[in-house]
Amino acid sequence: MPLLRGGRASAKLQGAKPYKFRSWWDGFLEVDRHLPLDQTIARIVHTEILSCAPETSVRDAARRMSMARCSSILIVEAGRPVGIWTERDSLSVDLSDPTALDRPISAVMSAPIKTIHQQATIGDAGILFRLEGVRHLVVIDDSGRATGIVSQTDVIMRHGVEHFLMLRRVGSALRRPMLVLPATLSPAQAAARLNEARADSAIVEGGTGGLGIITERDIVRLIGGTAPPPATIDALASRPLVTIGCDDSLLAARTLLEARRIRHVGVIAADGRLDGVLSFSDILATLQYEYVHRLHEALIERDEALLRARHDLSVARKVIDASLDGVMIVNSSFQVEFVNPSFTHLTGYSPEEIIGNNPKVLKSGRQSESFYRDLYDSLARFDHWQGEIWNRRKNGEIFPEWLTINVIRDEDGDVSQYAAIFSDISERKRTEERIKNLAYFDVLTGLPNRRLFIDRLQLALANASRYNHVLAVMVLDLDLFKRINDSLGHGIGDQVLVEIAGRLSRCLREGDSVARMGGDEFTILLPQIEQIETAARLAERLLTQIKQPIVVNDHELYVTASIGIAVFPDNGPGIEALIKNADTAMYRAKDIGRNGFQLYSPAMNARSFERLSMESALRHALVRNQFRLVYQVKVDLISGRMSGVEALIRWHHPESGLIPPTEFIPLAENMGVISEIGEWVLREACRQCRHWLDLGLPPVRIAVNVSALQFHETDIPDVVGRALRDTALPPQFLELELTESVLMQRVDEVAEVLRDLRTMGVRISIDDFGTGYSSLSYLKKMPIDALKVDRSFIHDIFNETGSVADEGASIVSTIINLAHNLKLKAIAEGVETIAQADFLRARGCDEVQGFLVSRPVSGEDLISLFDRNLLPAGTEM
Ligand SMILES: Nc1nc2c(ncn2[C@@H]2O[C@H](COP(=O)(O)O[C@H]3[C@@H](O)[C@H](n4cnc5c(=O)[nH]c(N)nc54)O[C@@H]3COP(=O)(O)O)[C@@H](O)[C@H]2O)c(=O)[nH]1
Repeated sequence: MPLLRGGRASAKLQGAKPYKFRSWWDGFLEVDRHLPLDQTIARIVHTEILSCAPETSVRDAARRMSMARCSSILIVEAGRPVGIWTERDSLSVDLSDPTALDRPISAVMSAPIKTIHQQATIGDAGILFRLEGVRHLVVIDDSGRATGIVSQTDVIMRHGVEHFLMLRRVGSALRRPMLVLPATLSPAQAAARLNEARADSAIVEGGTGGLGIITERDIVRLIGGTAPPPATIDALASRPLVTIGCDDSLLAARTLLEARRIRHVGVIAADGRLDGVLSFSDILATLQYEYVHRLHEALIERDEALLRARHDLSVARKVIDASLDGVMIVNSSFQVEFVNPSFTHLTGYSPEEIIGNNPKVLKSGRQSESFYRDLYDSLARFDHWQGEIWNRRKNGEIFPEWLTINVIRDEDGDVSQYAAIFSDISERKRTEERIKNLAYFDVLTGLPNRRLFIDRLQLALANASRYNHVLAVMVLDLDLFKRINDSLGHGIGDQVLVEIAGRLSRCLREGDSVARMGGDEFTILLPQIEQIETAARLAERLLTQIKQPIVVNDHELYVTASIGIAVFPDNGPGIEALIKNADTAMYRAKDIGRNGFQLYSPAMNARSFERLSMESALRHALVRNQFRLVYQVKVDLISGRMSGVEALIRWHHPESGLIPPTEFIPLAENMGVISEIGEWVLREACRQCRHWLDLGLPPVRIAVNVSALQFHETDIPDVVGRALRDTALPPQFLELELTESVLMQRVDEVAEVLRDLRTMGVRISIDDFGTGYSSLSYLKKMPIDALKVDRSFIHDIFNETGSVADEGASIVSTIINLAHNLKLKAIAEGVETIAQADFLRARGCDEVQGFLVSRPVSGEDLISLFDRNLLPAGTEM
């Protein structure tokens, strides 16, 4: 059995095409010559081993090698390789000693032999060849048995050397001087010369058939032969000598050697002389450097790749360790193999507690069997599952997580692990819940908002029309709530709204609902009532509850509300109509005095229409020049003379006639046009006052009302400054009347604005004093000049029988004293009777204003009131 037969390369070469320099390439390409270094040597190993027992004679061993055309024989004892004998060793045999050939091969073999495990890589074999300085390695299995042989030739020649061989000339590979032996030498002499020169071949010259060649293999054949050895090597030499050109490529030489199945070829120089002998081992030696270099590079590459892989692994590990997501690796037997620190943080389980356990300890019990069935089904079909799942922490707490599971498969496609990555989404869930709440609930009061109310109303309407129920919708609006906001600030206003919301909720039956529609407006749904009176009774109850005092931050507040009620089916077929009609009824309740409720009647629509058309007309009133000012005098209670005038606006509507400010000022505030109107009033009043001065009338101060909204939304000192400049009115003739509510918001800012106005020379008085929620400490801070006692207090000085009402009288006295204590003037407004004027004078009030002296009149009519005693006869001067 040939030692080198049976490998893939050899098998292909058996069918190689006849030698032709240009055609070998095709066949050559079919050979799997280029094997990567990390492939196992199994790809190139020769499994058919030529072997013999240790006692085999040298002659027999050589004969078997010769027959098998094999360069070595393995000596095996009890199945284990113990040594090797090669062609090179044959040169050491003393051919002149007839007993030398009968010695046991174990006496001349090389031992111990170098082995390599069959799982080693081609790269490993390459390293071993270099380290051990051998050309053959015996391949062994786990039990140490020889399973094949691998030669250095196999490794090098299958390692993609073609490109290199093609570029090298044959001449460059000639390493040793050629050994030339005369044909007359005996074989023993020739063997000795070969051994001495460490040559594996020699040229034989001077013989009968021209130049010939003998090689180590001829010596082996001689040893193993049965015929007596020839007298000279002339008969032993192979002829004719196969040759190749010195300038041919090594690749061509290799192809030639393989095609002829020879291992030596003569090299012919350019001048036709024989230049040397090129052997297969010369080609190998040439490749040696290249091979070692490549091997070195490959090893460096492998080390770098290993380093890179280690680095990548360590980076991946760092990323996993630092990840905020929990990571858990579970093996195919459902045992936890790995968890990262976030896993421990999120679940409470340390690696020691969870590794080796089944991950079902995390189960919350919230998920159904079908949920898990779907999950495993997805893993089986798509190697992946992602979704939301409830799990349990070690402390028993259940939490929602966003979980991704990926199946990890091995090279054979079997499931090796499951990688689970999850994050705690409790916060996200809470946010979602909050968003849902924001969408359907009012943030301040926690009541349903408009959207939820509409949803509920829609549902209730569907039920009511299906089962012929009567349904009621109420719209509830707090009366004068703006005053609380304006005077005490929005913080207190908010607390009032929360309290009202609670009171409303507590009044309702189960199934009824209350919603906050925005601002101070609430709606109530009674989805099923027996009769309209039920809604009316509830409205009364609500009003009673609302008007109970509310204590907020030491303030005792009294709030009332107006309620409108519309019922289905009488007052509207659907949502829009019902709410609109309840709204109209609510406005009606306000119009007729507030703190009450109204059931909707179609006649109310006319009123609602009126409101709309008034809004539209008000928008155009200024440009259409429909506003006028009237003036009401203030009188000094000591002299009886005019001490000032107050400018009051009137709207001359082309169709509706004169509209009082109580009707359109709140509307203008709501519509956002109050500042424009206010500026017009200011300029017109200044213009009028300047006109009186120009007429030579005694100088008089003119007071202008500034609404709280106008004060806060415009730069009042700037507006006033421009008005004074444009009309050339000296500032000391202007007074601004502000309500208490102005003083109660943004106190420091307001005080600064007032100081600016005072610095300009403008006077400030507080209008309607006593109706708001002024705090004395604030009042002290404010640069003001006068307090105007609200006319409701003046009205209450006397009772219906004309005698002094203790409470009313003392309130007025207190306000007058307060003003004087703060070094302010006290002015009484709404004075209608001589008794009131006398009372006020007796209490030290400085000035009065009211119908007793004069109703508001036009600027022209006012001229007649200048420079005379205006107090009617009968008042005690
Ligand atoms: N922001 C602005 N507000 C203004 C302006 N003009 C008026 N107003 C405010 O409108 C409210 C009602 O004003 P009006 O209908 O003009 O009534 C004033 C007087 O006519 C009325 N008055 C005067 N004397 C008597 C009386 O003896 N009895 C009685 N029943 N009413 C009387 O009082 C009103 C003046 O009040 P006041 O301003 O508080 O001094 C009113 O609040 C006006 O402030 C404006 O241009 N801008």
